[in-house]
Amino acid sequence: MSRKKTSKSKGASTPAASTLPATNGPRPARSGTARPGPDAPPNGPLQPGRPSLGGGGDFYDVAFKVMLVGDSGVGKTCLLVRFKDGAFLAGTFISTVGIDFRNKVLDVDGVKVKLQMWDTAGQERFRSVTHAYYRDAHALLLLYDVTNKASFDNIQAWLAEIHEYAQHDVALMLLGNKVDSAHERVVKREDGEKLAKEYGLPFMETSAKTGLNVDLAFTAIAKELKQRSMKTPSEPRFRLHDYVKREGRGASCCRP
Ligand SMILES: Nc1nc2c(ncn2[C@@H]2O[C@H](COP(=O)(O)OP(=O)(O)OP(=O)(O)O)[C@@H](O)[C@H]2O)c(=O)[nH]1
Ligand SMILES: [Mg+2]
Repeated sequence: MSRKKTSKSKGASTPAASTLPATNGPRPARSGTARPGPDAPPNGPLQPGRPSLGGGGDFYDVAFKVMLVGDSGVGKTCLLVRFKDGAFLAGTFISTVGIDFRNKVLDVDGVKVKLQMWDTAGQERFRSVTHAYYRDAHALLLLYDVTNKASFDNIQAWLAEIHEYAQHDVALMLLGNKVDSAHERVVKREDGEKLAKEYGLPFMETSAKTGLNVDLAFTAIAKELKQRSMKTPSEPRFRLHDYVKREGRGASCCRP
């Protein structure tokens, strides 16, 4: 297996028309993310074992694309920043424009797994931009906000969209974010669990603010994708559902 290098570049696409109902009003745009930069990765699949990006960075063995989707304001960018940089973006909410990406290389059982993580705009007006990226995603993290009922109610519409645009075997996980906001919670954990069970999805509650279950969500996806691409006959099958159930922490526990 060859060693590759990652880029730390960022990219984006132009806004376009939408297909799903908006759940949040217009917001200020995150500057500098509206058009693809010179280092933007191609909108094609990252083939495990093939270099896809130029530039310096960490070595890796296999690479996968992971997309974060869900309504505007549910915390996709914050979750990504928490995972990538270990920080929380508090203060003014700056809505993502089009699409943005970040890379991180994880060590999964001795294998360097590069996750190229696509942070999509939840706003309705960018929806057709993100449609173009679904096809190449190996995994999708579908988020709702436990303090926003509409974002939970929209999960079924998101699943319909995923069904229409993503690969049929895409790895998918449902995340209920912002569980640190206990007083504002309007979506019970059991409701998330019930919906996840209905659709056969692994489920966790997370907090980009405290870091609860954030690393776990990305690590679980990395393990699943690595297993799918490199499984040897002797290796026991990795079960994403079981892993997430076993390792996930409850919202009452505020340790990252
Ligand atoms: N309390 C709390 N606030 C959060 C959490 N995650 C995000 N937020 C806040 O929620 C707001 C929206 O977060 P973003 O990450 O920008 O939301 P987004 O899903 O990327 O939104 P779009 O880019 O418009 O799709 C910001 O004000 C964040 O500070 C969390 O886990 N807990
Ligand atoms: Mg965002």
